[in-house]
Amino acid sequence: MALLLHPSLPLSSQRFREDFSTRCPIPKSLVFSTNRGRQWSHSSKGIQYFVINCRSARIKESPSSNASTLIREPHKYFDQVVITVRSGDGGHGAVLSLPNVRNTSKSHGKHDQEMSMKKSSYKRDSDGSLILPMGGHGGDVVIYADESKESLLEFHKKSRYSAKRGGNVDAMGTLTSQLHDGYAAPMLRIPVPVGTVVRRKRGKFLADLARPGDEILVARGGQGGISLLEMPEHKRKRLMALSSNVMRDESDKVLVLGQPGEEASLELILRVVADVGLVGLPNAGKSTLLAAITLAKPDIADYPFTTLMPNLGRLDGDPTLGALKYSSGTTLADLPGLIEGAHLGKGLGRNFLRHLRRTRLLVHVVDAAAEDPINDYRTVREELRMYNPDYLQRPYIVVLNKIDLPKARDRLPSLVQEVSKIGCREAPNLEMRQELPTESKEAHIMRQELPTESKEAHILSSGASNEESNEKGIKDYPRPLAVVGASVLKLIGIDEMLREIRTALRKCEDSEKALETGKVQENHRLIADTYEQKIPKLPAL
Ligand SMILES: Nc1nc2c(ncn2[C@@H]2O[C@H](COP(=O)(O)OP(=O)(O)OP(=O)(O)O)[C@@H](O)[C@H]2O)c(=O)[nH]1
Repeated sequence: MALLLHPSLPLSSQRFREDFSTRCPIPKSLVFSTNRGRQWSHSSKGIQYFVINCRSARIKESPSSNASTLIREPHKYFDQVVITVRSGDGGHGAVLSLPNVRNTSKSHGKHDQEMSMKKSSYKRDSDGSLILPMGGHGGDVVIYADESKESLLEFHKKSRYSAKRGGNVDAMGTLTSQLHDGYAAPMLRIPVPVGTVVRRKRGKFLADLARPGDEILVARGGQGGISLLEMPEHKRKRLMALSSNVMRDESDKVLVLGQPGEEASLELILRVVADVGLVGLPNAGKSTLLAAITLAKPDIADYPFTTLMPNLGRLDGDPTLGALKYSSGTTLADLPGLIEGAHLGKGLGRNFLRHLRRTRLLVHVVDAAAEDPINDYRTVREELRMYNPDYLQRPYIVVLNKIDLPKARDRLPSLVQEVSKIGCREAPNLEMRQELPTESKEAHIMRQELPTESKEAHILSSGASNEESNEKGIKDYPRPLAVVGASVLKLIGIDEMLREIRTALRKCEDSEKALETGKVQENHRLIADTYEQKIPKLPAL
């Protein structure tokens, strides 16, 4: 929030203080900062700046004071940003005259002039016509996926990117053999995290930069202007045989100007790429789980929403697969806690729900020592269903956490039983990951030029099949692949949990491979069928 104050306002005056304090009730934790980043508390006297950014940071030490705390929530935007890019204008060409025309026209005949031009060392085409220098090409703007980038936060500080313009033809008005084209401006390459989707602001899908090195040209640099030869009218016709770039009249001068670059407003949306997505209510222990089994160092605290950005961790490969495959690790994403109503934008949840799209397995973390763990579990399933019913088709396991606490330990057997029974026996859709993250649905949605994530979510959950799924409850979706009790803090039951995660992942991989092979075979069959149709059947002898 920024308060704009009129420069003439005596800020230290009583009136200001009264106006300000009556019109803007502010919490104690409010900090004023100028647009240059300096800060004052609101009791400071003699504030002399005109733009005051009001922000209040999350206060880790006082979790209870959440209601009165103003939060600017930069974390909400780490994964979404609008930037403006501009490619460079093309450099200008030049209007040139032949050097010896004026000096020699009196002393030599027309024939001599043409001969001298023909003999000169000007650049020529294969047909002998003169090549005149051109203005340099303006710089293109390219966005590419860079593994070293983790979030889109930096684009909030700098949201405008302009490539350089091409160089002009450096001429003094006379054609010489030393004239060069204007220099072509370098391409401006903007790195973004792997998994960034690029689309026009409120519009067309442009690219899904899902792999390192994927790139897209988002603004093409302007073309350089051409150069023209200026000639007195009576000599023009003859010269036109030597060069096509002869200026016919003043209006031709427009061709000398470089083309302007393109400007585009782009929306960048980061979708975390991870094999496993950890979901659960705030405080369930997701970050602790991630820290227990990977080298990730997420924030852990005993109050909700410690996780403001998805944390990624890498799990070592499966040792049972042997040396060759052991090194192939799995990425886990710890998503901020979901709360009831997250799909409507409550809490931090909805912003992060889309990150589940690229995961192949979900791990539900439930605080088994909570008041009503079954209800908590249902709440999260329900939120996922409301956001996108397809998420409930995805394979998942449930970790009943905190079994080091007596309350959780005692009820573990009954909890396992109850959770295992929620859902139908139908096998989860192991092909989910291939259906969702690829261009198909996403591109389809974006091509419909939908502005907001909410619509996107809506569309994902609309359509004929999804109408049915809206009628379905969480009981109609597949049961978990496994339910395990663990204490991720005290490292109890970790081995079993890891075993279940790896087994589930292996199943996903196997089914993906099977699907891939099926697709290839189907393709071969189609090709064979087409081929057969083309070959006329010979009558039997
Ligand atoms: N006793 C016990 N406490 C745990 C266990 N796992 C996590 N905790 C505690 O539970 C609290 C919340 O843990 P986090 O890992 O931050 O929970 P989270 O689900 O990531 O929370 P959000 O970031 O809000 O989504 C912390 O105080 C942890 O120390 C466990 O197995 N046993």
